Amino acid sequence: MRHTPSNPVFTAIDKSDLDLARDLASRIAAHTGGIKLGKEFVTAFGPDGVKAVVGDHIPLFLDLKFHDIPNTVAGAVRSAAATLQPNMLTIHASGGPAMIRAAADAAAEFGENRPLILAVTVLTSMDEDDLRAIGVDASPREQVLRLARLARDNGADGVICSPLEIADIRAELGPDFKLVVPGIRPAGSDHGDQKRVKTPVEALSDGADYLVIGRPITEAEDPATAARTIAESLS
Ligand SMILES: O=C(O)c1cc(=O)[nH]c(=O)n1[C@@H]1O[C@H](COP(=O)(O)O)[C@@H](O)[C@H]1O
Repeated sequence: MRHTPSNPVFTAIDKSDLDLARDLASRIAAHTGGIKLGKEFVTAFGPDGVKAVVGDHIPLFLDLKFHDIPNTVAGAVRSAAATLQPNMLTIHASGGPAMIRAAADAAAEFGENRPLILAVTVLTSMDEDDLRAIGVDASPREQVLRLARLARDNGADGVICSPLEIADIRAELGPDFKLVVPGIRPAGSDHGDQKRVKTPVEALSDGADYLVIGRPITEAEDPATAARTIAESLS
């Protein structure tokens, strides 16, 4: 695994232009803890594109949100860990106990180079109405806690959750369970499609381990300054 960053921010580079992604990464590298690459980028450019952006040293959060039968997810985790050595990768907690366990066991095969397995709970773009629309009769808070418990009980290292659920999960699942938090918006910035948001300082003081921040950095007029300003606000 790449080194563990001291800056808690992973910048999400959600781009389908390789040169732009590479340029952004080199401009912000000194001011971000790591880089998150996900479906948009990896589908376009594959593992070689990922390597072109993060090189050997930038901590990598590989966000492909695996959700499939256990055997397929275990294979995907092995392929990702062997090919790209990410610090962390994502699965959907709603894939269920056997799928979460299969992902955790596959990651464990990589010993000290294993990626952290983070389970996505309820997407930060979803609210209670969205949950109801997919047949879940619970508040986002209740559903996130249920899925976080399920993730912990089946060997995941932590969860992705919105800033509004950090304190509850931390209180219930203890200090070692990793909380990785998107839906972060510096004061005054555009919320876009995110519905459950807090500022970087609020999220860290509530107990987040890592923050995932995309557009407030990547769409800023000067991404390096935006990343540096956020990092300074947290130090
Ligand atoms: O897994 C994620 O990282 C994730 C989970 C979630 O519930 N909500 C969420 O926004 N994300 C990711 O976090 C990033 C947020 O980007 P911005 O909204 O641009 O800051 C995107 O790359 C999303 O894919």
